[in-house]
Amino acid sequence: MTLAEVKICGLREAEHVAAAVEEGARFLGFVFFPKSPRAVTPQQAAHLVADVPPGVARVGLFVDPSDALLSEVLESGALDVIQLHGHESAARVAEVKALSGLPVMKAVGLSGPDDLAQLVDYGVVADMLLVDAKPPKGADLPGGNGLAFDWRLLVGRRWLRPWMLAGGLTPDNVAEAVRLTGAPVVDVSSGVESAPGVKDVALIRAFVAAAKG
Ligand SMILES: O=C(O)c1ccccc1N[C@@H]1O[C@H](COP(=O)(O)O)[C@@H](O)[C@H]1O
Repeated sequence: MTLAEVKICGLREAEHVAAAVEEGARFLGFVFFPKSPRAVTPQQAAHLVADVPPGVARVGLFVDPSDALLSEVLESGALDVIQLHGHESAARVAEVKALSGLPVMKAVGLSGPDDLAQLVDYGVVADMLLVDAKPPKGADLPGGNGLAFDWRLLVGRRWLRPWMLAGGLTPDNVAEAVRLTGAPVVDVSSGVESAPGVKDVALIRAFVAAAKG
């Protein structure tokens, strides 16, 4: 029985894309945020996804992107889904959907029960929701920090849209996170790295195996 489907985010090397696909990841994430150690150019992403088989969704991660950046990346035709991981309003989510013609997944950072309402609000416009830990004040990145939140916040919750769990997941804790939250999909970046921005094949394989049970 599959516990949860997997998204591996922040891919920059062909061998890591291949390992994720081989293990059965259903979503591959490419970061278009220059401040991230995982950032790729549109050209690099197009090259990386060239051999990705149908059925594996190619997700572009953006943080408060300009229309110009979105258009530049979309031109390569390398994406199936857009992930918005910044302070995008619900109206901006709707705009990005219209501009791209692609499904949009909106990330929401949680640190306590008060943050849950955002999942209801964004559920009206976004096609998918991504539930992450709220980044600490002053953090350089709004995600990809390897930080978990209290998963008990999600127990018994239902959302209007399909959703993914992210934030500090690792091969060691992902099965417990899925058991507790019932997350249908789990998303990992730093938990499958040997150093910031450096993915590790063995960790990717261990993570997917643990998430899929
Ligand atoms: O991975 C990044 O560099 C990144 C940059 C800016 C916004 C989000 C980013 N990653 C996303 O953050 C979460 C959690 O990551 P982690 O597993 O805790 O490292 C995940 O959704 C990534 O897609």
